Amino acid sequence: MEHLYQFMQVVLNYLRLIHVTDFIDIGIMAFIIYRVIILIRRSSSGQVAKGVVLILAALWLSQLLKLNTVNYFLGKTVEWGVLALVVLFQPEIRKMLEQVGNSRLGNVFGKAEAPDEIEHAIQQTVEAYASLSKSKTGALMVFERKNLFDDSIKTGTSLDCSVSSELLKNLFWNKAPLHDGAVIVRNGRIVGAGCVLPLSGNVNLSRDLGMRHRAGIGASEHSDAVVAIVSEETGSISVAVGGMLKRHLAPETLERLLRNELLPKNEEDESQRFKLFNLLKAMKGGQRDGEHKGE
Ligand SMILES: Nc1ncnc2c1ncn2[C@@H]1O[C@H](COP(=O)(O)OP(=O)(O)OP(=O)(O)O)[C@@H](O)[C@H]1O
Repeated sequence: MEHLYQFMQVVLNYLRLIHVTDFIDIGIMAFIIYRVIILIRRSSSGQVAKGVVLILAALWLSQLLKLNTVNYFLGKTVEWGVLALVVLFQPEIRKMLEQVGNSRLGNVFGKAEAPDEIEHAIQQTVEAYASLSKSKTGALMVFERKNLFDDSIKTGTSLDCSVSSELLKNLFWNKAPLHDGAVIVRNGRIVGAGCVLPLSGNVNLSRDLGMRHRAGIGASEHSDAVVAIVSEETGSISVAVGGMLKRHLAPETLERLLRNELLPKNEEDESQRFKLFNLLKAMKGGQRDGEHKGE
């Protein structure tokens, strides 16, 4: 009993040491670590991050094992490495500082979503796709969700404009300079055009699917994005989600699908969507030829 009392006393003494500034301190550190993780996830700096972790681990180990020369060498590497990292990641650091400057307090820890803008983007996309499908004009659009396509945007032209049917028709017109590649939409706004996407690694895809569809499926395999495609050959509209392709969609079905995927109504809908997604994945596993069936 006395031990318990002493223990409680120690805990209480510690609690008395905690001040409001400690919470602010922890909050700021959590924010910095969060932004660094996001930065690493968005860019291709994962390998560099692994290298840094390895060097730090080696430094700690050399100190533990008293390998003085190795420790000295690694210590100097870390000292100069900090400078090298700042130079190496100058564009990313600049972008992060810009984002911190631009973000509103409420959006700091989450992605700012603009349902009205997304709704508008869906309407305009459906209108454009109906017309592009009729004229058999190829189109490829990526609607980002949690995973960002910053690396793909770097391969094309970065933009910041709202989605309009006329603009999409112009972008995908086969004589327009940006018609090759994908248009990327983030939070209902076009953030890139003429972007190169990762191709699908699925060797069982139907042979009648061209590179546009393979890129669309690839993007959906590598991320949680929703990809809408118009075939240049047939004018057929398709949507890829999680590596699954739904083909031969009518504009109304496209609209319903985009709404379901991009505008989740409430948590119940979310869980339904998750169940449907898992079901589709299970079906995909069961399909022997890997063909992505349409509706
Ligand atoms: N990796 C990629 N990322 C983005 N877009 C791509 C990629 N590869 C190809 N494309 C797009 O696909 C177009 C060429 O594809 P392809 O010639 O196979 O089209 P297609 O025969 O009309 O096929 P589809 O029926 O899939 O439209 C390119 O003009 C380009 O716009």
